[in-house]
Amino acid sequence: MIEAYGLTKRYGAKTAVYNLSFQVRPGAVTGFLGPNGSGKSTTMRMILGLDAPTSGQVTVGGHAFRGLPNAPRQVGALLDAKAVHGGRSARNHLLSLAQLSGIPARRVDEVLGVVGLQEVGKKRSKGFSLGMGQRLGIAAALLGDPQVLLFDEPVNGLDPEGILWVRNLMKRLASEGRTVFVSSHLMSEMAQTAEHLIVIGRGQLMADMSVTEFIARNSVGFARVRTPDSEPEQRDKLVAALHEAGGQTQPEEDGALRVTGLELPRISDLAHSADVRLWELSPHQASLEEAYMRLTQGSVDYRSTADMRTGLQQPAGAPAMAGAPAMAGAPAVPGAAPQQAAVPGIAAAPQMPPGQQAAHAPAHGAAAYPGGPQDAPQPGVPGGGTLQMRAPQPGTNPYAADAPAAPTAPPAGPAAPGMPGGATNEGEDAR
Ligand SMILES: Nc1ncnc2c1ncn2[C@@H]1O[C@H](COP(=O)(O)OP(=O)(O)OP(=O)(O)O)[C@@H](O)[C@H]1O
Repeated sequence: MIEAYGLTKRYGAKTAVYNLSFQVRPGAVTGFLGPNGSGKSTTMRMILGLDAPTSGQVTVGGHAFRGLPNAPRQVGALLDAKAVHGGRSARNHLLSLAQLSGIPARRVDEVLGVVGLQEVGKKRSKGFSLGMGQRLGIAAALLGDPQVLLFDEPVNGLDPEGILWVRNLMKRLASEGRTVFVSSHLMSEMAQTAEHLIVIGRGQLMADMSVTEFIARNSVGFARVRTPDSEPEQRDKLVAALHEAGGQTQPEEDGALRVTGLELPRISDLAHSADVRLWELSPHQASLEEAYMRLTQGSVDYRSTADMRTGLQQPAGAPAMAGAPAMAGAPAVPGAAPQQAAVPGIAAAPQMPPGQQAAHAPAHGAAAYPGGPQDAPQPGVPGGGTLQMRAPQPGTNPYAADAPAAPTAPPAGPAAPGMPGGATNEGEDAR
């Protein structure tokens, strides 16, 4: 079990994670979701002792990671599949990790088999495809046969066959009673892999519940209505009548209208009264992906200008995004040298060069919970698998005032081999 209480991480003026409390239980895959830059990797690094929390704490099996006896046999993680010594063969890479942790060499061949790399075990990993690299990272995570597994974006760049393989592996590991915590920003993927979800936005907890509950609470129904294509005035008349009756409409790509706020029979009656002929009137359920987008749209740090122009990801009724400060580029890491994993499976993420920190996107004000009543903040206790939509607390929320992030201090050096992190404060964090 992984337990976090009031976990907060600040990098200078930048709050990456704020007051996060959750539990990750054994026997299920728990998906860790959030938009880019929402703090997933930072949280995972804190779990693994690679970053020290500014406040709060996180434990694995009741111990802080660094206090875990024989950590590599208890916790395995894939943080960055590229963090391997490319000149080494896959087998030698795993062997060196195994030796560091007193894991027998035969286990290396076992995990190579589990991930399907036995044929290429003697090949240098620098020639590996993205998918092979991911498999090697997963093999490293499995090396100590740990009860707790963390995977940061394990399906990144994988082809459909690879994605299916990872999905099945995660489920199998969980069915063996292990704790499996998987981050992603792909709701659709998580919906098929995870039983439980923890969703964060701008470092704060937005939802902690089962996938089933998430779907039930966040998928909003709507009606699709279509008037004759050749008579646009019919459509205009209908839109006016629907708006007057309190409905909301949104054009669909194929010329239909998406109507919310009105029941189907009411829409039909209104069309009839307005003397508008309908080609289609059908009930629909928003996809889980859309539900997730709606939940997190107020906390998305990076948006394309095209998305802003078209209003995509724009909360209904929210002020226009026009004039919003441009998004800084996603945190690129050109030239960052991959670092050797500190313990089996725990690969330190590449450093973020100074000055490349993303500027803090504008606070979207009240739009943090934009999806309607179901998104309204509710009081709740941490964990427990119950719905927890958290509103930032007034006065204490670091995102309320949208101060631009101060330049960050230069990142610290790599983690000492054999020691995950070694950080005692934010300046010493191993990245
Ligand atoms: N060492 C650091 N120094 C300064 N800021 C940092 C550092 N590490 C992370 N951040 C910032 O903290 C925020 C959270 O980053 P993090 O990498 O944890 O997000 P994420 O959810 O994993 O994103 P992604 O999905 O893009 O991988 C981001 O705004 C990021 O720029």
